[in-house]
Amino acid sequence: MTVLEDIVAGVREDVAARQERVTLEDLKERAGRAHPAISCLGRLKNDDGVQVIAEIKRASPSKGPLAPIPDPAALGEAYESGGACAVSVLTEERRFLGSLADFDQVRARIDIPMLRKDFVVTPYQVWEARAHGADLVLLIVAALEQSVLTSLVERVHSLGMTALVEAHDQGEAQRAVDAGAHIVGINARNLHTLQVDRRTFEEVVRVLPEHVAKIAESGVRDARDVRDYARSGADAVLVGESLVRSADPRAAVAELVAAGSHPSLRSTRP
Ligand SMILES: O=C(O)c1ccccc1NCC(=O)[C@H](O)[C@H](O)COP(=O)(O)O
Repeated sequence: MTVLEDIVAGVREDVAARQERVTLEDLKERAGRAHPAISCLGRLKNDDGVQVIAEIKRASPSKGPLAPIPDPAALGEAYESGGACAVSVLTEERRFLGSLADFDQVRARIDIPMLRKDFVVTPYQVWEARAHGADLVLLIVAALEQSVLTSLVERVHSLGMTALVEAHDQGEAQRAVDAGAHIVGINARNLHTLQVDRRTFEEVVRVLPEHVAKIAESGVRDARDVRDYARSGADAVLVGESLVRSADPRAAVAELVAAGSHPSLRSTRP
């Protein structure tokens, strides 16, 4: 069993347990009362430079525990005040030690778009995302058959949210576009070895059409990595580990935002 298959198997069990407690009808009713989703494409792809999606991530399969994050809302506020374009909250419980309760705490305290970062494989999880006030939902191509991916993208968009569809190679990126994605994340972390290779972005981005927002995911350590991704055509970067490990996450985000909007990049971005 691959790491991804193992994670998804656990997620399916956890979803089944939640469905026992909260029915789909309950979720739909709660989604109807939620604040409408914020439109995200223009916020992520614009002439202001490379945007930063800042992630709340306690642990990961590749690194184990990263940071205890006792107050996710305070971290979300630090990201927002540092200039993040959006906040990603990992809600997977077993390997990333996240939760929808984390998501709720952050949602209550920030106004910028929020990404539900999980291993979404069922429409129930999409409704959950909306019921909890998500604006963006991650869908991982490698975890989904094409017909399921397409129907989940449609479900996300029909609820007013935006799908961030994640690819690891050119074939998956093409599948993301075929499924109707307007925002594609290119993840530099190989799901088999869990190693990060930042060159993945420049290889995969070539197959994406101009209108698609291109997000570079994983392994962003500092301003230099942001500048490199900018030169390769990234519209945004998604950053977890380096921010949650930082002693001053607000300043760390601000530094990445400044790097992404530096005037010297304007002439070099494709
Ligand atoms: O982070 C992992 O180890 C991981 C393992 C298996 C599947 C997904 C994984 N991470 C999810 C992510 O996409 C990252 O959290 C995100 O891109 C941020 O990465 P980083 O800045 O390197 O923490």
